Amino acid sequence: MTTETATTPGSLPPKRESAFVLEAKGVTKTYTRGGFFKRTEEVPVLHGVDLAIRAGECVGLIGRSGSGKSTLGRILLGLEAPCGGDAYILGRRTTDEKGRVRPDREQRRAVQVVFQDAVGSVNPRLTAGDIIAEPLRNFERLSGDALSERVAELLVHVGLCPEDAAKHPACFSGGQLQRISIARALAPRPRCIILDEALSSLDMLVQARILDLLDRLRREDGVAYLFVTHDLRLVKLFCDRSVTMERGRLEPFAIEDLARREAIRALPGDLRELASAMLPAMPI
Ligand SMILES: Nc1ncnc2c1ncn2[C@@H]1O[C@H](COP(=O)(O)OP(=O)(O)OP(=O)(O)O)[C@@H](O)[C@H]1O
Repeated sequence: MTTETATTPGSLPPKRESAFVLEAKGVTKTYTRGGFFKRTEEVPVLHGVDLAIRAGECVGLIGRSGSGKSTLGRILLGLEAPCGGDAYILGRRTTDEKGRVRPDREQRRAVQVVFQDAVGSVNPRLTAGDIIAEPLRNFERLSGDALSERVAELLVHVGLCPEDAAKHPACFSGGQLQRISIARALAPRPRCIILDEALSSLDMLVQARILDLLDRLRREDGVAYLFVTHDLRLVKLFCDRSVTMERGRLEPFAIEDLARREAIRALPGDLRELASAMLPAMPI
């Protein structure tokens, strides 16, 4: 779904601006494994996935390990090409006419990601300040005092202190490093953030603080989220709607149904087990 934006005489032709920040249309993905001395094997991972996320919307993506959630996330980020169908950021395809992933600068800025593995997703040689400053230099062209002030502000936003900017990753706990990754994702003022199990390593108090911050960004700036998680409580607390990934297929999932045991019994196998496992801890 697209809408034309207004233009002034003599300006460039209008860009087609989408109502959706992120969109997957009929996305399929198959990996090829093996080769050399092993027989090659085709592994179908995604089967015709449709998903569209509007500005300010938070969509929960629940599913068993290995169901294809991260693969979909990488395709939506413009890091990987789908084998079939298309992925769109800001209404524009992430791939060129030859099917190669080519997100432009605006698209790369618009969608940021926070992975579960905070330690593996930061460069150990950089300071926390450098890690957060990188997208600010690239996308916001900040430097000098303005850059240091914005880095300090982001550190405070995620519950760390400005002095932490000078420290290296080895000085932080896993949860603190995760907060640095979140600050880095927020830095370029994205339109959508993919949170891939991003809050799992945080204690409940820090989780609440980060959720509060993300919720404020959603309300004030219309930031959207794709919230990939196994934690149904977080989905219930934070998401507008949720979908499940079952062996590479997406289905809508009404989180309110978790309050009804008969609805849980009717869930597909994988999800029924997940819901039952979560249930004792669910505040329903
Ligand atoms: N680059 C790759 N090459 C081959 N197979 C891959 C590749 N990436 C993912 N897969 C396979 O695709 C399937 C889906 O993986 P994916 O990481 O998307 O699942 P997931 O739902 O995110 O799991 P988790 O919750 O454990 O992160 C798995 O069987 C995985 O082994």
